[in-house]
Amino acid sequence: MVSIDVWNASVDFPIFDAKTRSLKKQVLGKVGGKIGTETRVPIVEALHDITLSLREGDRVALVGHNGAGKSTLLRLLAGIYEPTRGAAKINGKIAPVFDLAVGMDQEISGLENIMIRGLFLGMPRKEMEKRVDDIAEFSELGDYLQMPLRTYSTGMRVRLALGIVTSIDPEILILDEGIGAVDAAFMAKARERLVDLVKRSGMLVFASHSDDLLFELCNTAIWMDEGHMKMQGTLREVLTAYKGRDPFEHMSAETLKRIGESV
Ligand SMILES: Nc1ncnc2c1ncn2[C@@H]1O[C@H](COP(=O)(O)OP(=O)(O)OP(=O)(O)O)[C@@H](O)[C@H]1O
Repeated sequence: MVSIDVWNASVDFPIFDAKTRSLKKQVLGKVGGKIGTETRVPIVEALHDITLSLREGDRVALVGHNGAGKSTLLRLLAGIYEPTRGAAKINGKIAPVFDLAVGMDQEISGLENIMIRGLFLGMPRKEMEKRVDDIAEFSELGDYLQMPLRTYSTGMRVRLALGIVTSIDPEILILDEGIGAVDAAFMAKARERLVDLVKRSGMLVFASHSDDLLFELCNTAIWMDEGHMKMQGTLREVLTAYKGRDPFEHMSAETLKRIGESV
């Protein structure tokens, strides 16, 4: 069984190369993080006293303003950051997808990238070999798959990366919103694969500013604010509190139908 438990965890970033006063002046009030200046080195308190328990089947959305701590929390849950205070325990293999471009090598071919990226995301080589054709078909890259990645356009890279990411079988899938930022036409095609991917994964934590995508992939949510967990509940409850209105009010009938809600 996969699980993530976090107890009273905080994550601080010491800023070694900043002049305390000017940094504080520039940043305070503009973004969500808090900067402490009691110490000689200024510290950004990106996460403060987080306690959280996630279990198999959980599909959790992270919402909140820029700088609220969503990406830092994702990295804590992925085991990439250790808590500065408190503790975190992760049971299960993590597939972290923070940026579609990360882990892709410019100098090797698309096909080779499929293998390398798949292994990096925790897939056995044999399984990845079986999925190459499916990824090639989805990405519609044809002969380009034999070419080095540096010859691809941005859109072509996204197609390949999305094809790979949606082909894996993750125990714990940690997604940052970059994945929602691909071109709309291709996203429509990728949507179904993304929904299937989430169904296959044991657990999902997804940070995004796109309500539609959140409703399609998640059922519960956490609202992050200035490094704190401000609210935890159903996705609709949390988004209503965060945005000050019911998210369903502004959704098209088509979207509501897709996410399984009636008008
Ligand atoms: N490596 C770092 N070094 C210093 N400060 C950092 C670092 N990473 C994040 N922070 C700070 O921690 C706070 C939380 O940032 P985080 O990236 O987690 O926010 P976010 O909610 O993901 O924002 P966004 O929606 O803009 O992506 C911010 O104040 C940010 O400036």
